[in-house]
Amino acid sequence: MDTPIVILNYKTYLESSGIKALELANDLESAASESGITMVAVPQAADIYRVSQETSLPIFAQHVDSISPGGHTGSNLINTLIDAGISGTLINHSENRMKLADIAEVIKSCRDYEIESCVCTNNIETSKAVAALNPVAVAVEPPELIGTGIPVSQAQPEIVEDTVKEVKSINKKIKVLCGAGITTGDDMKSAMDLGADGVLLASGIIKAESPKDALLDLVSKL
Ligand SMILES: O=C[C@H](O)COP(=O)(O)O
Repeated sequence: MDTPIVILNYKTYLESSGIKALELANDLESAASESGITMVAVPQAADIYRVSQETSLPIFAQHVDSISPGGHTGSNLINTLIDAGISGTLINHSENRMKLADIAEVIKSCRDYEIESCVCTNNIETSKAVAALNPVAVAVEPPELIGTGIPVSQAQPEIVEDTVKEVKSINKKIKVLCGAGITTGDDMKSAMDLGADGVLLASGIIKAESPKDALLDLVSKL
C-alpha cells in the first residue's frame, strides 16, 4: 500500500451490495485514477469475485476466519478469498471482533500468502498490542463514532496522533490509518496532518448522493 491510502469498507449496506458493489467499484476506480490516490474496495465476501472481474482495484476482504481448509461451515477461508481476488483483508473490525490468538494467526496467514493485513483497533492500547504482531497496517476507530458522521480526526485527534506515535515506535513500517465518521476533504486532511497514512471509511461515501464526487472531495485537500 502506498500512501495516502483510502480503504472503503462496503459493510452490508444495500447501496454497496450486489450489482451496486460493482457501481461503487467503478466510482472508486475513476476517483483513484483522477486523483492518483490508492483506493481499496472492501466488498462483502459474496461480491469479491464479481468486483475483481470488473476492476483492477486492490480488493480486501472484510473478514477472514482463523481456520484451515476442512469442516468449517459458514466460514471465510483465506485460500478461497485469494482465489476470488483479494490482495489483503481487514482483521478484527469492531463489527466483527476476534480473539487475539486468531488475529495473530490470520496476520501470519496473510504473510504466508503474501497478502496485506489491516488490523482494526478500538483504542491506543489495543493498537500497541496489535503492532507487536507486525501487520501491514493498523486502523484505529473509536467504535462510538462509527457511522455517526462525526470524524475521529476532528473529534478525537489525540487517539489518531498517539496511535501513530505508539505504533511507529514499535515498528515504523506499519501503516497507521484512522476511521469512524470520516467523510470530507477536511476530515481526511486532518487525519493526514496528525500523521496517519490514510483512512478507513464507509457510510459517508456509500450513502452519498454521488459516491464518486464524495471520494474526490475526500482527497481534494491532500
Ligand atoms: O470500516 C469503516 C469504519 O467502521 C468507519 O465507518 P463509517 O465511515 O461509516 O463511520
